Amino acid sequence: MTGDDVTRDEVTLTQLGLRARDVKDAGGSDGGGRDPVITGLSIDSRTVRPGHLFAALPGSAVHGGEFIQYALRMQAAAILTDRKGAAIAADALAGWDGALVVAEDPRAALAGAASLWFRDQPDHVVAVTGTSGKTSVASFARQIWQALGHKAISLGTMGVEGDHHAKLAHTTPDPLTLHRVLAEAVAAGVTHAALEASSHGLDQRRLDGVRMQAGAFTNFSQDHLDYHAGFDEYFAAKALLFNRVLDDGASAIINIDSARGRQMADIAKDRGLALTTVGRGEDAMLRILGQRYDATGQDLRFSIMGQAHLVRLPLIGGFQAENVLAAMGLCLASGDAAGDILRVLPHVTTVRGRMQLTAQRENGATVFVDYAHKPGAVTAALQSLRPHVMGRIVCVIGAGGDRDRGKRPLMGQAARENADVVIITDDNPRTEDPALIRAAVIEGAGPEASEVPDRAEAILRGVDALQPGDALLICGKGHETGQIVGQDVYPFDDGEQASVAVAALDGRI
Ligand SMILES: CC(=O)N[C@H]1[C@@H](OP(=O)(O)OP(=O)(O)OC[C@H]2O[C@@H](n3ccc(=O)[nH]c3=O)[C@H](O)[C@@H]2O)O[C@H](CO)[C@@H](O)[C@@H]1O[C@H](C)C(=O)N[C@@H](C)C(=O)N[C@H](CCC(=O)O)C(=O)O
Ligand SMILES: Nc1ncnc2c1ncn2[C@@H]1O[C@H](COP(=O)(O)OP(=O)(O)OP(=O)(O)O)[C@@H](O)[C@H]1O
Ligand SMILES: N[C@H](CCC[C@H](N)C(=O)O)C(=O)O
Repeated sequence: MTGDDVTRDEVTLTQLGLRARDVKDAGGSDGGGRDPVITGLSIDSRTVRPGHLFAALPGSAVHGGEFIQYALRMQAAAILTDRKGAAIAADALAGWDGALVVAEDPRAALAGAASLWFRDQPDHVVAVTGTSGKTSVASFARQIWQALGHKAISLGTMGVEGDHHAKLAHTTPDPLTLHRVLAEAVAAGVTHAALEASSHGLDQRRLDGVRMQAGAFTNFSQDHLDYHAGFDEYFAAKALLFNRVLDDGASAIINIDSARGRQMADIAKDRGLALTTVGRGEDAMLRILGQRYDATGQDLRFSIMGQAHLVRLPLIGGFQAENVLAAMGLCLASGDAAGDILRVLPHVTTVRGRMQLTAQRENGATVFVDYAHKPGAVTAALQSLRPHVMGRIVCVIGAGGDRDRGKRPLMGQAARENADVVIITDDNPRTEDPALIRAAVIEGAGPEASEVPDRAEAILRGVDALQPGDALLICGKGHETGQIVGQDVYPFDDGEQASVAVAALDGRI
């Protein structure tokens, strides 16, 4: 991850908002006042080139300070780290005549430097956080903007989509990648960007330095407790969007249907942000009044500041109305008129792998692919599918390895409570024993659930079980096109497997 693919004329350390300090006491050389020209930014010693600034960050596995010696060998011009990093590299730094920047919070300093290095950001940037719905809200906001004639991107789990495209390794990329991509989007003419703000990204200050007009909060339930110490810490990370990252005077669009939502609204109010509330209750400014479901979508009645409207949405799932209204709030905050947004709203389309109808059997039964991979999402997905379906719901589900273990039985339980037939299979086992992951899911799913380790076979069994009027929901992998087993990624696409299964069973292949 480097910033060296952008040519910068004579940018010096101070122009990146950084000052070299006399850090003898931190174990470094006397670099006070040095202001070298910086030729690129790097957060990984393996990508350092001569003249780079190397940010040696405290990591979860290792401190980046361990790699300062390699960055110096590659002739880095400056090192940004904290006291611990400088102490770790004290020997390597002794006698070095480059510039050492010791920051209280090097991640924040790096994000600031990245924003100054890459400079350009779209005029209208908004972000969305919450346990579920980030990708959907960001996509809907981008779709609305594009339909209104703006050049727009959404950026998150699906990469960068819209009027500029890029692959991303993270939902919220590190600041160098993020600022680079935003600058590239501007170069492609993009004026509007909707970003997903993951709790890891907020906690690690990956979004700092992005100028944002508005932020949205969708909902809160269990996830990522392998990373955050508990629910409160997880919530506090999400709250950083509103109490730190958003610009002063920005707008906050907050779903207040839950206690956590109301808590977030209070945080936004305390910060002095312009608050728009979303929800089903009387006090919501963007309020869901009623929904009527059928096989292909829903009719949504809602109000904007008390004025009622009716819109047809080709979207499966009651929660998608909440996501659409959150997106609408973001578009209003970025300057579009309600009347214009209302005109284009019926054109929003399903987000890939989110309650997506991917196949249909000859007997009319349907197959949906969804990205529910946490208990709250599994419950929401299954419950919200129910009113669209006449018959039974069959659910194929597993859980990912090397992630929050506590959520596995809860996901199984959510499937047992909300589906009629449950088939437990593998998701992305990663480096864990898949049998143990399935056992944990089965703990919650109960003895009636069947276990089919091979995901393709599980999908085939699910499709085979479908009678007229039934629906199959394949949970967990959504848009993903690979299955991670150990360190390897095998091609795998739930939608494709479903189509193959339908074709095989209905005698078309
Ligand atoms: C737990 C976590 O978020 N870790 C992220 C973090 O890594 P880290 O700082 O802990 O890395 P580390 O391995 O301890 O290394 C410390 C430092 O040494 C550097 N290093 C390391 C090796 C070397 O040879 N040279 C070197 O300079 C590293 O670049 C790093 O700066 O910073 C790295 C650089 O930005 C990320 O790649 C890495 O993401 C890991 C791979 C990850 O899996 N993250 C996931 C959990 C994540 O961020 N997910 C969220 C949420 C998704 C969702 O909502 O579902 C996301 O936004 O994607
Ligand atoms: N508003 C919502 N309320 C409850 N569940 C939702 C909501 N929106 C989406 N979901 C569920 O969460 C799944 C993931 O949706 P989406 O990708 O939009 O969320 P996300 O926050 O980006 O997820 P992740 O952090 O896992 O990438 C969906 O497939 C659906 O099952
Ligand atoms: N961004 C999420 C995606 C999970 C997707 C699911 N298929 C799994 O592997 O658990 C994570 O990395 O935790």
